[in-house]
Amino acid sequence: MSLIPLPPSLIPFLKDYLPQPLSSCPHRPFITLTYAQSLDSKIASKPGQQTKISHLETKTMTHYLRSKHDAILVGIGTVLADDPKLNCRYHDPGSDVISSPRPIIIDPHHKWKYSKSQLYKIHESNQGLSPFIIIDESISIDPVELEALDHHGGKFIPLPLFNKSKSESWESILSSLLQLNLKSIMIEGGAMIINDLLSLQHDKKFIDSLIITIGPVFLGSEGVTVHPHTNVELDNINWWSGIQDSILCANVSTK
Ligand SMILES: NC(=O)c1ccc[n+]([C@@H]2O[C@H](COP(=O)([O-])OP(=O)(O)OC[C@H]3O[C@@H](n4cnc5c(N)ncnc54)[C@H](O)[C@@H]3O)[C@@H](O)[C@H]2O)c1
Ligand SMILES: Nc1nc(=O)c(N)c(NC[C@H](O)[C@H](O)[C@H](O)COP(=O)(O)O)[nH]1
Repeated sequence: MSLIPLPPSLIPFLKDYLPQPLSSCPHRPFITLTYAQSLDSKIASKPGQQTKISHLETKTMTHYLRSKHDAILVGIGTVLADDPKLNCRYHDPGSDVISSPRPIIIDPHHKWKYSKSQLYKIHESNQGLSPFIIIDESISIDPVELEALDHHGGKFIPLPLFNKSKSESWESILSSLLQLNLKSIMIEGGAMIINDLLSLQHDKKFIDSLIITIGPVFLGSEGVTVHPHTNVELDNINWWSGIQDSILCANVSTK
């Protein structure tokens, strides 16, 4: 899907929410949590069903945001449902540098076949980087997948994920990504990851910026819902409205 020119007013609107040079926390990268939802807080019409919510205008914003981060992270549920490209198709008119954020997939049980994915083809055609795939350290790696990933310059990152709390596993994931010099990560979902990170805010501050696209549609009761386990307060709130969608930018309060 080709993009359209970024609405100029989005650049100053997003500026204060973009990765800052010095992260608010020295042990993890700067984290932007961003996704698109319906008016009834759904991010897909049913489990495993990729659902178009964003207008091209805000889809272009997503790629602008990808151009400002070192990496894009999604869970295995998103990868199996959407087979996403996870590359950046926004080109800054003022620069001839093409941004290539690193795709990061959290796949603890090693379910994904990278060698059969759209992302594999994207790398083959020089349109994006190969992924870092986070698996549990107890899992043995499929040699075919290992060869495909090595060949493309990607890697498996075995971590202790099983029998760990969500807070512990996220600390381990984010500190290992910082050690790989990924200083800013755009987390795009899916629902489990969004709900977990929002719910953990009272315990551990993992989210620096929250950027939500809201589309004027109800996806109904079978939809995949964003509903953290606890209330989540926001501050530094700003709204932008475009041709069809609205965008909320905020910081997540740890109160
Ligand atoms: N509208 C949007 O912006 C948007 C964005 C992304 C995905 N989606 C939709 O969301 C759905 C997928 O969401 P989902 O909740 O099924 O899956 P998900 O992408 O959130 O992945 C969840 C899986 O990731 C792994 N995981 C996540 N965090 C982990 C942790 N801390 N430790 C260990 N393993 C961890 C687990 O295997 C878990 O089952 C799809 O329908 C997709 O289309 C929508
Ligand atoms: N911003 C946004 N608006 C949407 O309407 C929608 N369905 C997603 N979903 C996010 C999820 O991660 C998608 O699967 C990838 O964003 C696919 O896009 P790419 O192939 O990576 O360009 N994200």
